[in-house]
Amino acid sequence: MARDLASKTFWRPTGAAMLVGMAGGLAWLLASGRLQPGLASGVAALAVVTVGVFGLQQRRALLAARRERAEQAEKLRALNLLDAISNSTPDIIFTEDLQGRFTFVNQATCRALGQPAAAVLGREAGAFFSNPDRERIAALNAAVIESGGIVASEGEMTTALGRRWYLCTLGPLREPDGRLSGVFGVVHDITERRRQQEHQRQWAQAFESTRDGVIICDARAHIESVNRAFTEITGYTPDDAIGHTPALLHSGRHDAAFYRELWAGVARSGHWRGEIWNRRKDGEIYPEWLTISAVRDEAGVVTNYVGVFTDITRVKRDEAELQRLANYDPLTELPNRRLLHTRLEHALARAARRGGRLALFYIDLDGFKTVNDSLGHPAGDELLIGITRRFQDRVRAGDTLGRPGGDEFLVIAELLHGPQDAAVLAQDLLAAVARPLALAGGQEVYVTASIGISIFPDDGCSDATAMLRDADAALYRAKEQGRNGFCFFTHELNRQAVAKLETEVALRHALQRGELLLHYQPKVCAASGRIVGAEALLRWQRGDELVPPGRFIPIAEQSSLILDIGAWVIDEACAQQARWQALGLAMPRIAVNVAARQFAAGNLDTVVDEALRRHGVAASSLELEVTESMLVDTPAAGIEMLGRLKETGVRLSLDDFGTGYSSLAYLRQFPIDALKIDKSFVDQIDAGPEGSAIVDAVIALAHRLGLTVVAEGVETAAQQAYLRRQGCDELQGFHLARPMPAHAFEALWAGGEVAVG
Ligand SMILES: Nc1nc2c(ncn2[C@@H]2O[C@H](COP(=O)(O)O[C@H]3[C@@H](O)[C@H](n4cnc5c(=O)[nH]c(N)nc54)O[C@@H]3COP(=O)(O)O)[C@@H](O)[C@H]2O)c(=O)[nH]1
Repeated sequence: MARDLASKTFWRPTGAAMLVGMAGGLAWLLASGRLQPGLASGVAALAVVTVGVFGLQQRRALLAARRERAEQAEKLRALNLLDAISNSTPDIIFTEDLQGRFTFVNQATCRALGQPAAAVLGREAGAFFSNPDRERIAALNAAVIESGGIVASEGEMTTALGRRWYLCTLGPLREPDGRLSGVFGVVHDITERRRQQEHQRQWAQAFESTRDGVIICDARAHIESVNRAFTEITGYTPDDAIGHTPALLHSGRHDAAFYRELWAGVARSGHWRGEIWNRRKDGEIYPEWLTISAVRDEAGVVTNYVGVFTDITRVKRDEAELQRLANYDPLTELPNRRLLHTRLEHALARAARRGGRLALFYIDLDGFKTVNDSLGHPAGDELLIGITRRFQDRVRAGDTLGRPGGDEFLVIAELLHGPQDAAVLAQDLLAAVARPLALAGGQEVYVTASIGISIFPDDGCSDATAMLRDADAALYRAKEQGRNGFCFFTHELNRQAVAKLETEVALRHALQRGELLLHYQPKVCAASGRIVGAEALLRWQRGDELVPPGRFIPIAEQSSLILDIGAWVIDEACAQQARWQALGLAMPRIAVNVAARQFAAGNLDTVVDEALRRHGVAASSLELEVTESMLVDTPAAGIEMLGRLKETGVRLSLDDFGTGYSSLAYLRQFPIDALKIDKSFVDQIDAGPEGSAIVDAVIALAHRLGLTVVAEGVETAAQQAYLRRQGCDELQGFHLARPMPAHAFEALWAGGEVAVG
């Protein structure tokens, strides 16, 4: 350009030079003001000034415009930047005017309001919310406007995104002169954080409030924290425990191998669970149920171990108590039936392994019921405890003494030398029982025992149930043999035991199926030969076989079955009497046999009374035959029952007289009508005067007591003649007539009398 000016008389800046000049500023203006040769210097100067002034103004305007454009561009850039920033944040950012109308919203705001910016701008923020959120927003705005400062608040609000937690920070917007022009807001969604905080709070609460003890250890198993329950259970405070390893609690009850296995389990599967004995701070050892879990980070590296445990002292105690109740007899504290069974099984297995010999003693006290009934249950209990102590003194340490129930005891004993050991111990046990026992009340009681013995392997049974069954069968035999003795099991006993069981089952069905029936045997007036009555004798029609009572009554007598059968007999006898009466057969009386258990049950009078009423027969036409043995054990109770029966009006006779241990002193007190001379005495009549002596005495005694005397089992004419001569009142026996069915009896009855020799 300098070259251009020097070479030309007049220079006009070209468009390009002008732009350059404009860019050059004042330097350009001076450079363009050179004089031109053909013009007065003043004009030239003016022109230069004019041009110069014009150029200056233009230049200023240009500069201002340029600055404004730059500022606009800067503002735009800043706005774009702000826009980009505000839209890239998940935070809600907005501004409002003083009326609460949105003047700016970012995209997060639009998302939260569920509306595009165009629908939001210019509208009041409160319009997008309902109460109480709307009131909260208004209150926040008001607080900012009032305070002119920043207001922050956390709270839950419902937006288009649902019910969420927000941290709202609102502040004032000011004009350059400081005037408040609006409010800006930055709202951060803290829902996730709150959730985590809540989660942590809940965990912390659970950690502290759980009744389980919790220990958190670092990766080296050093305790980092413990909860309150830990302190309550162990007695160690956090200060006592933190920094130590859980070995602090070791009880000494587990060996090193136990702990090695425990940690190996944790390493293997990430956890270990089990029962462990630990020691409290006060030294007490207690059981706990412990779960240890390894906590790993994302890389799988163990960062912590968490131990959670429950003090199971009480559970253990309760368990032990339950075990005791389930396995021990509370009165004697001896093993009960259940535990005895288990012990017997174990003992059998041991004996089988070692080739040893084992004896099972089934002991039943004779006469215990008498003590119980006469002196009361406390006395019975005392007797059982006393006998227990005596047995305990005699049973070896390795053997088992137990009480399966009632007045029964069991002893499981190893026989070191052979079956003879069992006999020695049985005698020892019998002797222990037989000694008089003084009760606290001052009474002295005498009881004996019967013992059944089965021996393994000699008796051939190899399981506990069979061995118990065999010992029971032997016990039954011991009782049959007269009590206060013992009996070994034999295979014959076994066969009988099985048959007995089968019969009992079949007998129950027999009653239900109507297989029982009565036969009748006449009782005849010795003098006239007239039939004066009949004895009803039970029979069981088992298929084709007519089973005599001797084969099933004893079995029925061992259970309550005899009560049902006995009641049926009484009922059927009354029913038959009614049928005969209806036929016009005036049968003076029918006698029925009463079983001991039936007599002892205590309601025989009611059973009789009901049967009489049911069939409308006179009490005097029914006779009950009781035996002496029923009255021996408890004479007082027997006399009382006889009295009640007598009150019903039935006739009573004492059967099998002379065979039992009856006391003649009592005989006077029994309200009976007749005595029956047992067949065994009648049999001896044929043996001459010595043999008939008892028969003579009984007849005389009965008559002195004003009783009718009946001879049973009369099988010969000689017996019949003798008895008649001696003044015996009534006769019964095969010589006169055998027991027969009711219809046969009717035919005999129609004849009026049987042959009297
Ligand atoms: N509790 C109940 N016991 C009953 C009942 N029915 C019978 N019994 C008792 O069963 C035992 C056996 O009775 P059974 O086989 O019927 O024998 C009776 C007669 O048949 C038999 N008897 C009669 N005369 C003679 C004879 O000359 N010779 C001979 N060998 N036996 C004869 O005696 C039995 C009757 O005896 P008893 O009762 O003592 O009068 C027996 O003990 C019955 O008591 C019942 O319903 N309930």
